[in-house]
Amino acid sequence: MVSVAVLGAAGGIGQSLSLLLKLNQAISRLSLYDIVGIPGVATDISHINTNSAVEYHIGQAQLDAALRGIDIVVIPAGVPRKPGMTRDDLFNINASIIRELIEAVADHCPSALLAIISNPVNSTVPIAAEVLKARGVYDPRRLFGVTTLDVVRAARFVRDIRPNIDTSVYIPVVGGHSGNTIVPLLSLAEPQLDLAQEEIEDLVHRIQYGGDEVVKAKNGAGSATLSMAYAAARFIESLIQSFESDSIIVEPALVDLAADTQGAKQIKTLGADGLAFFAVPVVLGKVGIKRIAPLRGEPSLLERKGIEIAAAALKVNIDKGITYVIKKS
Ligand SMILES: NC(=O)C1=CN([C@@H]2O[C@H](COP(=O)(O)OP(=O)(O)OC[C@H]3O[C@@H](n4cnc5c(N)ncnc54)[C@H](O)[C@@H]3O)[C@@H](O)[C@H]2O)C=CC1
Ligand SMILES: O=C([O-])CC(=O)C(=O)O
Repeated sequence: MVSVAVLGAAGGIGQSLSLLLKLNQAISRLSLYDIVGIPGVATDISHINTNSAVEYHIGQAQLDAALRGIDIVVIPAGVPRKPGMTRDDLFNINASIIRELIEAVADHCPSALLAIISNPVNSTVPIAAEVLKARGVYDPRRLFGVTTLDVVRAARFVRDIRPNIDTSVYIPVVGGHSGNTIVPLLSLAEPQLDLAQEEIEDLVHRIQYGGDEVVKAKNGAGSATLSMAYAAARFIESLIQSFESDSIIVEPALVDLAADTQGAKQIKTLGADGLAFFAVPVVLGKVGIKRIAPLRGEPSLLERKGIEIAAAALKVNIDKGITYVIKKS
């Protein structure tokens, strides 16, 4: 039985994600934390007749109680985009939120698995790593930036143009989680796709800017929450399964490549050399990342070019996150 904490549980993603996690019978303790609004959300969810006991904690003074004894911490705390903003525009507010929350994780549940949803993921994950390093409790195998939504979108968008493709189609997406740092590898889809060049270009663009589609449609009321909650619940379910079974469970995530230096070699030779973090499919195990899953085949020329472009932009985002923590300490 597993204990999960959601930090930012009263928000758009947090509420839907908490509901989906309440339906997961493998979870025995669901700890919901926010700085506002959490008593109502948690009390409501707690009436659902599934295994987990729901508890709530409000405000920084209760963060220790929210985290003590927790196996998996998932963080959707922070502000979302409005039309016209990039994810990087969220940096100033969300960087300090992530820093504060990860400091508490380091103090109260340092061996928990950590799944970070808050944007800009390309920077918040390096921030988390630096904070954990500064407190002497960093294990790169336990830290994940949640990029599942990119893979979920890729699989759905391809079906929008090829309705007969099975829902289990898998399209690897590597790089980061913003605009051109998102690199879908359509040429490595399983099963293989038969797409015209124009369809490939349109699909790549749609997957890269899927988040903007939602931001525009919500017209000032935020960004993706329901599809993100679905994606995060799937990711947490995979983490839980990896605790409990020996079968091979693969999920994409933005990870520290130091988690598997051997496995990172293939990724680096594709144009990601010099990068500490990259979104890749990873094999999950009992302590988090077991290894980086090798890509099954060579990406196309266009995709290799995409990886190079992504790497340059991602490096700027990573360095910004690292510098933020170093400057503050
Ligand atoms: N990784 C991904 O694929 C995606 C990431 N996101 C990101 O997720 C984040 C959350 O989005 P929404 O749920 O739509 O936002 P929201 O504004 O609806 O909810 C955010 C929640 O965080 C809480 N919060 C703020 N400061 C906090 C703190 N110090 N400690 C704990 N909780 C705190 C707020 O009270 C609020 O309940 C945003 O940064 C958004 O950009 C959104 C969609 C996809
Ligand atoms: O677009 C945003 O700001 C939220 C997000 O990360 C996504 O939907 O992929």
